[in-house]
Amino acid sequence: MRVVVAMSGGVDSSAAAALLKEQGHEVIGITLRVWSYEGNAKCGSCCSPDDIDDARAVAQTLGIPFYVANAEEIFQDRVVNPFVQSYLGGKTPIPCVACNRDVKFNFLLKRARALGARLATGHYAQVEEVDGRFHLRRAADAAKDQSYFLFTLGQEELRDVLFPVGHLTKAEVRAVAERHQLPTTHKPESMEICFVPDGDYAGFVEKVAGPQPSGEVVDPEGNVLGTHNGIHRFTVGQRKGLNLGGGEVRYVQRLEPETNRVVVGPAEGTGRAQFGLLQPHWVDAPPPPDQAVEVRIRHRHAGAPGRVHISPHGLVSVQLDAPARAVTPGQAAVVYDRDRVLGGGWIV
Ligand SMILES: Nc1ncnc2c1ncn2[C@@H]1O[C@H](COP(=O)(O)OP(=O)(O)OP(=O)(O)O)[C@@H](O)[C@H]1O
Repeated sequence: MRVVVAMSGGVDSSAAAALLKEQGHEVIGITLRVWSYEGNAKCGSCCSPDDIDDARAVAQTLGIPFYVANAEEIFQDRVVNPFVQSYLGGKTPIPCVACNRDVKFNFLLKRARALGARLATGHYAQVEEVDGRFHLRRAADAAKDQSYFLFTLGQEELRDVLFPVGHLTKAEVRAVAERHQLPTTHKPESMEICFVPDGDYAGFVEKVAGPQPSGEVVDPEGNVLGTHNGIHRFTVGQRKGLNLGGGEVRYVQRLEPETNRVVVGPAEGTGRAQFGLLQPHWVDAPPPPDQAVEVRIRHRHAGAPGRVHISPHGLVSVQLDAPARAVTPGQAAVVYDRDRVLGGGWIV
């Protein structure tokens, strides 16, 4: 079969291309140029000029055709702008989900289909066909699992999507790259959001949206405890950077964009057992109300038992068995049945 491999210049998608080639498929490498990097910014996963060169070198080693597609406009529109707006609105965004949904598994998938091909990525996740329906599953390597970032995929996408490294450990992936002598074999992991390689999200927001107004830091009763220099600098559960001097340890409980206030208090106040899900999406069908599920409220969350409730008007909420710490608006809540992703939505 013909397969387009989304090549980031990292080792995972390099190995994905190598595996598909080994299996005898007709492999085409495509790198998306999503962002113009200033100066010598190093970026591990979303394609600085260095990464594009790495992807090209891998394609050359494997002897597969290679193309660079310009996706800067859609990336700006669907990923970067909403990221900034989300921070300004007192939320903590997770742009990789939007990038997967709108850029990789929409923009790029359409191009792959136009070439009569399926689309493969180096994501650590698994797709399984069961009775004609497609299940999205966690990766075999729990430490690398990226299924959380893929909950917006549906049947329409999954039938044409391959995750060739999803059943492997990272060590096995590097061994595949080594076997093919790929130039990316020893490339380090990227940890940060790709368009903010230095991890300074607040600085990025200010660069795009300008300086942000200062406001009050208050306790849950509304008593003013101090001032802050922009709510985009805070997230629920945050303890550091509150500048409140000594005294009891306080955590951000919530952000109030309407009043530009940061509400702080004891850790218990960051916990919630019940929350709404915005733009809910189901990989196949939503879980019935009596089904016990596991809900991950952020990427590095182990998951908490709970249930999904859907009102007669279609409003979706999650009820956890016990309150979870730092339930953060803007992050995704992803619903699992054991290792199967059922779907999810944005925490409100
Ligand atoms: N700029 C890009 N162009 C094409 N595909 C990309 C690009 N960025 C990421 N991808 C695809 O999305 C997958 C997951 O991206 P992520 O940023 O999580 O990279 P990763 O886990 O570090 O993988 P890799 O080692 O391949 O970079 C990549 O394996 C690759 O298939």
